[in-house]
Amino acid sequence: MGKYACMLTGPAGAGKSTLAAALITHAQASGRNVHLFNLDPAAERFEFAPSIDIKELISLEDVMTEMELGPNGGLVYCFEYLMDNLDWLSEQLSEYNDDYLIIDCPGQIELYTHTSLLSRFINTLSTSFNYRVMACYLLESNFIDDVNKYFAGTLSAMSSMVNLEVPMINVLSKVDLLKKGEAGSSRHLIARAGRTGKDLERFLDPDPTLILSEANSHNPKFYNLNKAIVQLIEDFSLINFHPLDLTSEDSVGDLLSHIDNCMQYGEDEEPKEPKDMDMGDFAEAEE
Ligand SMILES: Nc1nc2c(ncn2[C@@H]2O[C@H](COP(=O)(O)OP(=O)(O)OP(=O)(O)O)[C@@H](O)[C@H]2O)c(=O)[nH]1
Ligand SMILES: [Mg+2]
Repeated sequence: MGKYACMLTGPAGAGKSTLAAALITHAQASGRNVHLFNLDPAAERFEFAPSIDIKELISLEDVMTEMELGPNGGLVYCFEYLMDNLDWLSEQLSEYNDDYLIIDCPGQIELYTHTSLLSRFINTLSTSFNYRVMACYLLESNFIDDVNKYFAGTLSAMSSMVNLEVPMINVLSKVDLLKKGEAGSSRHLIARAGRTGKDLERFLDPDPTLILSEANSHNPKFYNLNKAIVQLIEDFSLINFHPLDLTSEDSVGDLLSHIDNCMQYGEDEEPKEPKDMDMGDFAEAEE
């Protein structure tokens, strides 16, 4: 079996740690060996005890106290320290050679958009440790509440895709809140586009004309900017969102299948040779 790593990325509070626990529960229920790697040096509590934890190497709290750094400078220090201590990483990873890692990342958006820290880490995982790596970029469902937030969220997702240089699935998290109508003042972007919550799917793979007309009615002064952003979203045809409803086991399973496909999970498994099958298998096949 190959080695697989799924990075859970996205802004603070997007639901990365909650999703990590849901994916692991789901995978373990189907008998898979999936482990949590906590890459957030500030994480405080876990639903699942991580198998690998950056806090055993360095914690943000200690760095901030000892180095007198703020939270962002401290995080940069922690990642640089990790990259200077690859022996530690190697030792930790060696215990899970044939396993599938879910890597829960910190929520500082700078990590994904304008520093090379996470891309260096990913590069090390894939080139030095031979992992197949992909990332999920989570955005909360209230990002489709308002066209300005939608632009900001979509641009941050694009920026991460370009910066991290790995296959990426954009996930719209906390869709259960949309269903309850709690994701902010409303679903007015969907409603004004003549849609209902039921055909949310169409919005997740957005129609540029409708988004542009919505943006122009919000910000008529920025007509050219709106047009340029919508054009960018259209050209970047990879931007669509996978809805995630953690209250539904099917939704978690569906996302896990997408993640598996993205990394071609299982492709390295040896096909079962007829001699490996016992007579019972043949009897079943003949029934
Ligand atoms: N309703 C709802 N709440 C959720 C969902 N996922 C996460 N939450 C809540 O959102 C809050 C933040 O969730 P976390 O999983 O800690 O988010 P995170 O992205 O790991 O946050 P950071 O580690 O701070 O970046 C918590 O209060 C969760 O209970 C979801 O699918 N639906
Ligand atoms: Mg978290």
